Amino acid sequence: MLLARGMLIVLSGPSGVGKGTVREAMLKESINKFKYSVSMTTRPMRPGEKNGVDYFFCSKNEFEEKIRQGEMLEYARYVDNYYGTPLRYVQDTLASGNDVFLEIEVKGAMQVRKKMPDGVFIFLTPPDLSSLRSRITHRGSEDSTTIDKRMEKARQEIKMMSNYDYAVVNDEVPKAVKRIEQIVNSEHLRVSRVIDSYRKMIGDK
Ligand SMILES: Nc1nc2c(ncn2[C@@H]2O[C@H](COP(=O)(O)OP(=O)(O)O)[C@@H](O)[C@H]2O)c(=O)[nH]1
Ligand SMILES: Nc1ncnc2c1ncn2[C@@H]1O[C@H](COP(=O)(O)OP(=O)(O)O)[C@@H](O)[C@H]1O
Repeated sequence: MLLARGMLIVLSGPSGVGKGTVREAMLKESINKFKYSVSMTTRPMRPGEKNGVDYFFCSKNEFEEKIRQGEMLEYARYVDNYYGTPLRYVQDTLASGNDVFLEIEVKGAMQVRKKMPDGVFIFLTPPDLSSLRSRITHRGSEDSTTIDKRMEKARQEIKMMSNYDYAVVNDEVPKAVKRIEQIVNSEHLRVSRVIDSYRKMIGDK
């Protein structure tokens, strides 16, 4: 059996574009078995969210302590709160041969890109900005000032798309899921990923 290291998949995109929705659909439906890395955040819990499932919710002090201890793969401040990826889970899961799925904003994704350049970086885009605003508004989790802040942030984030490997339009969730699956499947076949498994067999050092 070929025991390969797992692949890191990073999904970013503006607030409200549908990252959470697409991620959930992928984890449920995909034939690829991803392990979702649960992030840590200082933002308040939304109704229906669960600690340890949607996020690890913590205080600002606790978060800053994790940063000091070097326990975060990356972190960023986003609209007045900290968000970050615990390092240990990502390391252990990749080492056990499973793919890891991160859903994070752009500044964090760029930190990951520096540390783990062989990850696959995917940017999820809205069909246009007005559908983005209506998705955030319909979700109903933010007041109008926060929505304005998130729309401004979205414009800045979309500018960062050029730092990603792939852009996927989330016009309809099942289509976006399919596009991401195609990307992941092709990335698994990159010779640079496969070749290590063959080196021993062919006696190449
Ligand atoms: N850098 C970084 N960003 C994160 C992390 N977890 C979530 N985010 C991003 O933080 C932003 C705000 O997340 P959230 O408050 O849950 O709002 P929502 O994604 O718009 O529903 C989104 O762009 C998330 O993708 C993380 O661990 N690190
Ligand atoms: N393709 C889509 N078409 C229409 N609405 C969508 C689509 N994808 C997601 N949504 C809706 O948009 C809102 C924001 O989605 P969410 O997954 O919370 O976004 P994000 O995690 O990027 O902030 C939710 O109400 C969700 O049901």
